Amino acid sequence: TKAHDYTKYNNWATINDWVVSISSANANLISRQVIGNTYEGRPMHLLKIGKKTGSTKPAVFMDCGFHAREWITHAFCQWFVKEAVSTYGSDSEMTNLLDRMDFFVLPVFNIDGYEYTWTNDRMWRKTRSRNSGSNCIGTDPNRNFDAGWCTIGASSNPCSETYCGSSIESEIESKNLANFIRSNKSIIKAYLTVHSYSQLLLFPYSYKYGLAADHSELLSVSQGAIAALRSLYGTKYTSGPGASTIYPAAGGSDDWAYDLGVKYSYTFELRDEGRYGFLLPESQIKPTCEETMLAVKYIASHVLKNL
Ligand SMILES: NCCCCC[C@@H](C[SeH])C(=O)O
Ligand SMILES: [Zn+2]
Ligand SMILES: [Zn+2]
Ligand SMILES: [Zn+2]
Repeated sequence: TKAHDYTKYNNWATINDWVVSISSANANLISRQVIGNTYEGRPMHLLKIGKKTGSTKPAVFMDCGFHAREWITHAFCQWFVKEAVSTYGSDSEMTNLLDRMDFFVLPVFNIDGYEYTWTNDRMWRKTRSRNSGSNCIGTDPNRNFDAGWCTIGASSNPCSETYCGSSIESEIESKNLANFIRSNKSIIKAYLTVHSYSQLLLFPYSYKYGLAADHSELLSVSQGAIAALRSLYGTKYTSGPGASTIYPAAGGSDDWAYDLGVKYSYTFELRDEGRYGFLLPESQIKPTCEETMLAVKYIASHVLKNL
């Protein structure tokens, strides 16, 4: 497999090797587990990053690569892990976060789809599961969760890019993620799911226009987070509830996590605003990841202050 490079897009084989090497090389801060396999049988590796204290710590859960073509997101999760271990001990904010919390990082949620974008179709979005009775393949995993499932902004047509699936958590990938979060919901205080593109920081709800109970706090934290992001290179984000800020979309993992009780639930839409879209040049990986680090740290620090 090709050598891993944080400033390039790495294929899954390279990422998979990286998961093993970075966790082995930083056993004091990183542990690795598999939360299940994908439809095509690839292991979904989850990294847990934080100082090992022997006792359970509150945690932030972050996933990347829900949608296969959103390559900058896979790059960000790798960048986050690298930054965490390389700035622990030097960056006071990161050190404090890792001493008192854990970060669960799922670098690639939709592995089958990601592989497919490398081998066949760079613009693939969905999973690669076979739909009975149709020649069309895949479900939109971000319409597949138990949150107003398939009521709005989703399609029951397997050929649609926003196909909600044959049932709630029909995708094994969704089931694996949901099972992990359900089993750990008492410690998971924040859920961050990283997508691209549009430069948005979204929070519940997308399955309805009604405001979340924690709307004002979620809004103010999102405003602080995008201000932190903007402080580095001036990149402008917009934040707000999904339904009114981007479009109504039921079945999302963020809405589901929020209704499960994970209060700080956010969807990131990273760079850019459409010039390159999903084909963001590798030259923008570093700046995109560095600025996004500031937003993630802002949210995590707020969570820590409000435990
Ligand atoms: N849970 C819905 C959050 C808002 C939509 C996010 C975008 C990311 Se590509 C989508 O899933 O269409
Ligand atoms: Zn997406
Ligand atoms: Zn998107
Ligand atoms: Zn850095």
